[in-house]
This record gives sequence, C-alpha cells and structure tokens, in this order.
Amino acid sequence: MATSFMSTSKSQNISEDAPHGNTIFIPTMLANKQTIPEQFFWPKSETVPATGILDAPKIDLQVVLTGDASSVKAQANALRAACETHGFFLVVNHGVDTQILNEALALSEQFFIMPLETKLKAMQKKNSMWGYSGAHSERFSANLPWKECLSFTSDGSIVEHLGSSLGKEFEPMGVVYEKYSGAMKNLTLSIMELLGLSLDTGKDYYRDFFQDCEYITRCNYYPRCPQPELTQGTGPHADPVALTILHQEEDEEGLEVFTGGKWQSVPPVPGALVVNIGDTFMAMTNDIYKSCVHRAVVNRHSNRRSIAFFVCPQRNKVIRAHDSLVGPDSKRLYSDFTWSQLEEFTQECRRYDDQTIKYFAERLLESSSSE
Ligand SMILES: C=C1C[C@]23C[C@@]1(O)CC[C@H]2[C@]1(C)CCC[C@@](C)(C(=O)O)[C@H]1[C@@H]3C(=O)O
Ligand SMILES: O=C(O)CCC(=O)C(=O)O
Ligand SMILES: [Fe+2]
Repeated sequence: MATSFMSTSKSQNISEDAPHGNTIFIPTMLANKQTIPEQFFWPKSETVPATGILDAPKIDLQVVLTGDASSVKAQANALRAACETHGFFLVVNHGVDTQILNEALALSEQFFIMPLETKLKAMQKKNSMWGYSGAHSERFSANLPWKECLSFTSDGSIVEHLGSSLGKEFEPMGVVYEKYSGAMKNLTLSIMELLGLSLDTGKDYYRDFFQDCEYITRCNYYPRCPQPELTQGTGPHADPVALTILHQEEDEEGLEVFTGGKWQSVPPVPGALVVNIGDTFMAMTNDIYKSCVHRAVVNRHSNRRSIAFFVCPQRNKVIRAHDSLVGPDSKRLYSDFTWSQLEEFTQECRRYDDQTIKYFAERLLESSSSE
C-alpha cells in the first residue's frame, strides 16, 4: 500500500515504505500550519484544562542516604503519603550529574529537528520499543499524540544501535544516553531503598528485586501546536512499568496528574526530577500505592522536551505483592504475572490508557480461574 507522509512540502522526496502502511504524521513538520490534522483530535472529555497545581513532596535523597534515623523516617513518611494518594513525588539532591541531564535534553532536540530522512532511519520497527516514532502514527491512526519520541531500550548498546542505524557520527550521542541511563538506574535503586523503608518491607527488598531491572529511556519532543486545545502531547494514561523518573525542561509546563477529581499541573522545579509509581509497582503493593493517570499537554507558543526513564522488572520475574502488604482482611488483587505478560498486553491487546491494568488484572483472574 502506498503510504503518504504528512509534511509541509509535497515535493519532499521521502521514503514511501512507512511501516504497517500507515500515513506517518511528523508534528515538527506540522507546527507552522494553521490547523492540525483530525487524526490528532482527542475527545473533549480528555482535554479538560487543569485547575490546580499538584502538591508533590520534595524527597531529599541526600538525607535518605546519609541522614539520621528520624530524618530518614520523615522522608519515608512524606513519600508514603504521596504514593498512597497520587503516586507522584519529586527527588532533589539526587546526585545525577547536571551536565548529563542538560546534555541529554539538548541532544534530543538536535535529533528531533533533523531532516525527516535522518529520523526515519531510526524508525521504530513493529514489536520493538527501540527507535524513533512520529506521533505513534506508525501504530495508531486516530487520537494521535502531538509528540515525537526517541526510545532506547536496555537490551543492547545504545552506541551500537545509533551507530548502525544512523551512522558512526551518532555514536557520541549514544555515549551520552548510556551515561544518562546508567545514572538513572543508580538513582532507581536508591529510590527502591526508600520505597522499601516506606512500606516496612526493608531497605533491600525492592532494591534487590530491581537490581537486574530492564529500562526504556525515552526522549519526548512536543513541538508547539496551532490548536493545542484539540489534542494531547501524551494522552491520559498510567505508566504500565514499575517506576518512571521524568526529567522535564525547566521552563515549560505540560505534565499534569488527574487526582482529587481534577487535572493538576506538575510544574518543573529546578534541580528536581519527577518520579511516579507505575502499574507494576502498584500491583506489587496490592494497590496500597497508586499509579495515577497523567498526561502531557501542549501549547501554541513553545516546544517542550522531557526524558522519561521507565523502569521494568526483569521480564520473566514473578510480580507478586509482599505478603506483609496483603493484610488478613484484604485479598490479593492480582494473580502472579510477569512484565513480559503486561508489556505484551499493552502492545498487542489494547492501546494503553487509564484502564489497562484493570483489564489486565481481570484477564489474569479469568485465566487463573480457568486453570
Ligand atoms: C511500556 C510502555 C508503553 C509506553 C512506553 C512504555 O515504556 C511506558 C509508558 C507507555 C505509554 C507512554 C503510555 C501512554 C501511551 C503510549 C502509547 C505513549 O503515549 O507513548 C505508551 C508507550 C508506548 O510506546 O506504547
Ligand atoms: O512528557 C511528559 O511530561 C510526560 C510523558 C509521559 O507521561 C510518558 O511518556 O509516559
Ligand atoms: Fe507516563
């Protein structure tokens, strides 16, 4: 099937063999138009503006790692209060090198403003999370998010992947994202220690479980949009993974959380990283901690960049709530599962949204009761 690419210049000679026969939409090439294609329209119910600012606690990691017992307990209690309600918190004094954080953001923008031909060389292939995506239009044909993504998975060298798909001149870019991912992995393990303390499962319980975790480092680019009120940068969803560490650029708002019955903005805080509980960790707490619905909105005046570090358990490890978290008066809400099963469900069975884990849990219970 011939495939067209939505670009500003019809004469642009670009590849005709887009994956899966979809029309590929490239938001950076649509940003200067007066209107947006209808494929980017989202239901009005999902584009209700935010009416509040989230009060997310600032967890000081230096205090957690070096403070006295009472200071650590105070941090653990603040973390618990946030995770029991909306699952979002900020980490400050996180120890991640500011230069790596800034370089990773800057390099992502350099990639997204490159010619389409270059970006298409790194196009995501079917059933692979690795690579470039233009509004996920290679996968979906409606409710497209107004964003472009470049995702790096932990199953291989980012340097080799970029070098082989884009050319040796991109290998230094791979070095930056390998350093970035390594720093985020270390930060993840420190956060897992505090989560263990906050749940009284012990400092090492989740740290040990996620020692061999998988991850996806995803650069998001949200170009300015001529009709932001009609679309979404990233639609309402809960992250299916265990934990997400989000680095958002300091002078652009966009991230919003649905909690307290309304959308609430999570404005950038200089020096802070945003962390949110994902569905997998919520299941590991038998829903004591919440994986909240969130989204990213866009605007007509400026671009926005973010880098999401998605933490997933090693794909065949059994995900099961610690016995101490399933009280005598409560039942296990999830049958045992693996990340591999949940990831397949998100990619194959239905498009990811704010109900996915509910449907997945029902599917698990059905299959375990039929065994
Ligand atoms: C397993 C995953 C699927 C998505 C990336 C991720 O690694 C974790 C978050 C998921 C996602 C961001 C949730 C919202 C919808 C989605 C399609 C997106 O907007 O990017 C999801 C990601 C995906 O590429 O499927
Ligand atoms: O870019 C953002 O602010 C949020 C992105 C997000 O929620 C995601 O990629 O899962
Ligand atoms: Fe998310």
